[in-house]
Amino acid sequence: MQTDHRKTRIKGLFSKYRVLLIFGLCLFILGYFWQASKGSWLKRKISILCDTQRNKTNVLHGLPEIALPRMVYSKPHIFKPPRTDVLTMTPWLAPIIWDGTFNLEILNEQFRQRNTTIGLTVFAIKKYVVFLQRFLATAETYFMVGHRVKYYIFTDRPEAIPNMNVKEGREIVPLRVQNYPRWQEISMRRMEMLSYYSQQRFIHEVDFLVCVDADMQFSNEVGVEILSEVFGTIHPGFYAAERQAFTYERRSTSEAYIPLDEGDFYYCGCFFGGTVAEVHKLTKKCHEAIMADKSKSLEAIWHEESHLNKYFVYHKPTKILSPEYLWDNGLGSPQFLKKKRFLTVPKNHAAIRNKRNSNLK
Ligand SMILES: CC(=O)N[C@H]1[C@@H](OP(=O)(O)OP(=O)(O)OC[C@H]2O[C@@H](n3ccc(=O)[nH]c3=O)[C@H](O)[C@@H]2O)O[C@H](CO)[C@H](O)[C@@H]1O
Ligand SMILES: [Mn+2]
Repeated sequence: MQTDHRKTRIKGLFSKYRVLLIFGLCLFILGYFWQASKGSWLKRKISILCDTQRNKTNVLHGLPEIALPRMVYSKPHIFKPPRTDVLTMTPWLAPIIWDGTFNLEILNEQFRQRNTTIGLTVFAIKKYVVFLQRFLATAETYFMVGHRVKYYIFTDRPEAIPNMNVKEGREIVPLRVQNYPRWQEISMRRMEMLSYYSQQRFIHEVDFLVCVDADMQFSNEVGVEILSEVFGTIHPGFYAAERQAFTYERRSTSEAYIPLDEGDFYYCGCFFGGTVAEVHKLTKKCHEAIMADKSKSLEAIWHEESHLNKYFVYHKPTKILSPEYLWDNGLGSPQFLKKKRFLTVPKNHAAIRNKRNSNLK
């Protein structure tokens, strides 16, 4: 009797709360699927991330992915710009690289993760091989420390390249090229050779190219902070000059012609670079312009430097190196210059460029 009574009570309760029970069950099932879908979406996102990283590594040199370490450093502050004494951004939002504006450790991590290889190109034709020893020795100390580097040395005298031991991950690659009687021609023909080798070789071997003069020495860090699609360097003689004072090519008959009301900076011919594709584009365009001038018996006022400046007016660099990256000790040590990273080596122009004078090798 009592059991029957209990059964009817339970039945009653069940029918009373049936709706609630079914509602609860539905909620539970919905919740389960939502959770499951959330989980698999997350998983999918991570695996996409891993896939691209793996593919990228394969495209580069098949080396394993580097795990992210902790990133501990003082955080950037909206109201505390690191430099207020110099321009750090162009109107087209390309950063201008000054000491204090970047954290090399963060950048090193980024570029190491991508296993970046950098090609440093330098021409040492005829007597300019005398500059190689100092150039390479200082590059070993200061240039792209901790990264993979190939020194591409264009020369007509490969036997004169100093026999140096370079650090692990770095390599000296001699490239035999012809010489020309005039130093101006040698300087200009660099554009032709760089464009040719970029397409034939560099594109398969390195990610970025850094193209510099031989009569130079590194005297402080020059690292991955300079790397970008395409970059140029502000000439130390003109950083504060007005447009009209820039020694751009002003003859309208030349391909390098820049009108008085155009241009941003005066860039030096001795330090530019970028991805291999961008350097190929730049050097090809400059070489073609040099040849077009030649066919009209014209030579731009500062040779390939004039053409480079023209190029940068219409193809803006994505990064700009401050005069820290090209300085001449004859210009003193102004307050704004916190580091002198890349210096010209004083030379006796007549002696080093003159074919007949053999004082310097
Ligand atoms: C610091 C700077 O702004 N340098 C530029 C400047 O003069 P520079 O006086 O610096 O020119 P330069 O004599 O260094 O010649 C440019 C470069 O061409 C190579 N070379 C030249 C002659 C030679 O016999 N063998 C040889 O290998 C070498 O790599 C040398 O560094 O103007 C030149 C064009 O007029 C170039 O644009 C330079 O990049
Ligand atoms: Mn030079």
